[in-house]
Formats: sequence, C-alpha cells, structure tokens
Amino acid sequence: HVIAEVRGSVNKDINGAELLYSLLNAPWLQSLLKVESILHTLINSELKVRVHHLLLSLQALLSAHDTVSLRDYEPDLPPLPKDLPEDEEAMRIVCLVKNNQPLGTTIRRDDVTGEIYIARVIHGGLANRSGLLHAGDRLVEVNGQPVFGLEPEQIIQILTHSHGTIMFKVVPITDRPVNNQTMVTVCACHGGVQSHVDPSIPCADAGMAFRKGDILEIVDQSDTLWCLLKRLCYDQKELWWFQPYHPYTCVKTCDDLKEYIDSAGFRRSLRLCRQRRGQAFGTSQFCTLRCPTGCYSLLANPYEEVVRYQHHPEHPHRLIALLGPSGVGVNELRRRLIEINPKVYQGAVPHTTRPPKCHEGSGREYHFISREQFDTMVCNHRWFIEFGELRGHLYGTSVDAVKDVLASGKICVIDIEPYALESVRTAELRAYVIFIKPPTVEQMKCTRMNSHIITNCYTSRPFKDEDIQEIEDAGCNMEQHYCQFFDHVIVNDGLQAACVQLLTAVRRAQDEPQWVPTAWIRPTDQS
Ligand SMILES: Nc1ncnc2c1ncn2[C@@H]1O[C@H](COP(=O)(O)OP(=O)(O)OP(=O)(O)O)[C@@H](O)[C@H]1O
Repeated sequence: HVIAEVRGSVNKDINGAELLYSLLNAPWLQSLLKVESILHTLINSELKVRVHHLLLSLQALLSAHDTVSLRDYEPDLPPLPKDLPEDEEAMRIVCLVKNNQPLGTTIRRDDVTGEIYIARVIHGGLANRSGLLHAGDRLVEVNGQPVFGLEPEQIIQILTHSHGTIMFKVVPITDRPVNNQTMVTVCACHGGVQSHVDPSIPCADAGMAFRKGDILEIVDQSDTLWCLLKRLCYDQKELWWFQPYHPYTCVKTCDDLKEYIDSAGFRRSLRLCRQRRGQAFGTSQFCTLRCPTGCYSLLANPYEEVVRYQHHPEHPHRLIALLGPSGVGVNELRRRLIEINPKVYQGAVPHTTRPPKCHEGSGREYHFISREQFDTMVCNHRWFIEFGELRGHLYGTSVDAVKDVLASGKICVIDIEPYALESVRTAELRAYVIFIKPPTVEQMKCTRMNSHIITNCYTSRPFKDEDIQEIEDAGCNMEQHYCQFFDHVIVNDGLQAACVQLLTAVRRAQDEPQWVPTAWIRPTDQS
C-alpha cells in the first residue's frame, strides 16, 4: 500500500518521490526486510548476533553515504570561548588537492581596503565540489604566503603554479546567500556569449554558448554585469555547467520585432483576414492595443523567469495554440485533431461584423455582432487575441470565446500569429504553444504534390515551388525570432505522423509538468 502511494506521488511529480519509490522497490531493501523478519524468529542464536553486526556495518555505510551527499563533512568543533576579544576573527584552513584541474574560483581585491576576496565559485569546479570555499570568503594566505596587497593576477599565478595540495587560510563570509533556485528561459540573445572575445567576462574558460529557449538556473546574480547560470538540457536533466551571462548584450529592441512582423507575411487562409489587418489597423496601432508599453515587452526581456508547473486536473485545461508559417498545415492539423474527438477538442468561435449566411447560427460558426459592439469590445479591453478586417467586415477571436470552451471542460485549440503570443501566454489561458515547422524544401515538394494551397483570392491551386520556398523562409524566420516561446515543435512532413505527434503533445501539455512563466503561478501587479 505504501509503495502504491509513493508511486502515485511520482506521477504527481512530487519532489523526492521518485527516489523514495526506487529505494522502497530496491531488491536489497526487500532482502533486508526478509532478513529482519527471519531474525525475529531466531532467539539468541549466534547467527542473530552476526547478522546484527552486519546490519550495523550497513547502517554505518548508509550514514556515510548520506553525509557525503549532503556535503556535511565539516568537523563538529567545540563552541568558541565566550571571552574572546571582539576583534578576533575566526579563520578557516582549507586544503585542496589539485589534480591538473582548475580550482574554479575567481579573485577580487577590495579597492578601498586592499583585502583579497573570493569573487565567484564556479559550479562543478574543484572549490565548489569541496564545499569549503565560498564567494565572499576573505583570503588571508595561500600556501603560507600572505596575499594582502597582492594583485589578483599575482594570486592567480600562485594558484596556477601550485601542484598537489594547496593550503588556503580564509576568513569565512558570515552570511552565505541561499540558493533559491530561480529558473529562467533565455528569451532574446544573439547567439550566446562570445566568452573568448568579450574582455569583460570574469572567467573566460567558464563561458558556454546557449540558445534562445534554453532553460537556465540562476546560481549567482550578485555581480552587476554578469550572473552565473547553469543549464538544463532539453530532457530536463541537470548538467553542472556554468554560464557567465551578459544581460546587456541580449536585450532585443522593439523596432527589430516590428520589422519582422511586417516582413513575415500573413496566413493565406483569410480565416481571420490576416492579410488585410496591417492595412486596416496599421501595425503600430495593433501593437499598442495589446501591449500597455507599446511594444512586445515579453520579447524585449533578455530572459523570463520560469517554474515547473503541473496542470491541476480540476482546473480548466491549458489552451493549445498552434503557430506556423502560412501554408504549412496549421489548420489542417487543427481540423484533424478536433475531428478525432470533438467532445474533447474544440476551436474558439470567432466574432464578426458581417451578416450571417442562411445556414449559419449565432454562436456556432460566428458570434455575429455590430461594428459598434466590436469596437466597444476592443476599446473596453475585452481583448481579442487576434482581429482584422476583410472586405469591410471585422473578424476576431476573443479571449472570452477561448474561456467559454475551457469552461465547458474541453481543450481549446486555436491557431495564432506570433504577435498574438502575448495575448495567450497569460496566467488565465496558460497557452501551450506548438510550433508547426515545415520540413525541408525537398520533403515538402514531395508531400505536397497532391495538396492545394489557398491563395489570397480565395481560390485553391496546387503548391508552386515559390510557395514552398516562402513557407520554408517564413518558418525559419519565425523559429529564429520566437523559438523561446515554443513548448513543442512538430515537423509537418507526413500528415498522419504529424497528427499523431500533435495528439501526444496536447495530452502531454495537460498531463505532464512543464516549464511556465513564474508570473502565471505568482501573478504580479502587471500580469
Ligand atoms: N503534411 C502535409 N502533407 C500534405 N499536405 C499537407 C500537409 N499539411 C498540410 N497540407 C495541405 O496543405 C494545404 C495548406 O494547409 P493549411 O490550410 O492547413 O495551411 P495553414 O498553415 O493553415 O495556412 P493558411 O492559414 O494560410 O491556410 C492544405 O491543402 C492541407 O491539406
């Protein structure tokens, strides 16, 4: 029963549950339990005494293991005598054995006092693994040589030329910062840090390239120019790497983004009249309507704080937002997914100002409203996720339409353009963004041989080579600019396979823990 309960906790991704589960299931534990029950049956036998000794040794071994894993191997010292003079300083002598590996610390000198301090302890380095040296410790001696007054470079020389055991005499920092595990997703950067060409980097060897969308843990943010990060790779296993990171090189301006929006092109389907949107509203007005700051604030951030989030089964489902270049097959995949099980998956009903056709019902194909009502909705900030104008009529998908589907207990699946990311990546909708990526041009030519593309003039015709190239280019552009917001990527090569992948991803979005912006879980005043 206990094992079954722990197994349940594993599924809920409760911290440590997996470890506990594997421990309880371990064959050696099962054997020990058996031994224990046999022991109860043996009274005062010699075998019982021997087994008892054996178990004690095993207990000692486990306790040693725990101590090492907690790095709790500093000696228990007697308390300091009470009558110590006030200016007496507690010193620590630390001996590290250096085996051709860097120590993994940087040194700084206080310009006012001339004292030497350990500036950073690099994650995974010798000093860090020892657990005995910390950023902020004051260095007094290295190998018996006082360091006061020396230049940091001179101390680095001493360390570089030392082999075997190095002895440090340090005054330990009193308040060690607590690592509260802040995780971030890199949002905007231009290809990572050029550690070997940037002279301001504190420790060039520690530089590591990273990409937009990488999940990093902030380890130390105490420096004004740099922070120390470690990276989680895509399978979410921790790699004990480290990353000096220059925030200023990574900020992306809004102008860059507007330029991209104009050049990216719009979806051909005309479903939401995206082609005309630019002419009808103007890109800048459109942007202002959505972003209080008048720009894509999310995209301008160098990074976004994220947490691991498990969707609660009793909460509304996460919105599924499909994104991809026009013509790649976003709507085809969305349609097929809904067709698989319309009781589970549903699109949002759009609003329009055009009159209904005879077969159309209000609230079914569209919510039919007047232009005044439409304008009021926009002005009253009942924001549309997207809206646009076609042949004198307004069309749009509202946040409320999405919420209606979610409130009915279904999974809402919509397709969006990149500019709508900000409207769906909210605490309310918690969109899971899936990028539908074009395969290579050759593969697309092959798979789209018998398919038809919808053109600007409502007509459909076979794909031309130019269409395929355009889809490929738009896909690359979209990925380059927005990949940090993709929760999942599906290459739409074979339709069948892509559809299966979509189904799996949609289930995973609801059932498995995901990285989401911290603001969704701990909303701030602005969000
Ligand atoms: N993997 C695929 N193999 C073959 N044909 C495909 C594939 N994916 C989509 N198609 C076809 O390509 C055409 C365009 O797809 P779809 O209308 O879904 O594109 P879209 O990305 O929604 O763009 P738009 O909104 O501009 O129409 C459709 O005829 C669709 O059936």
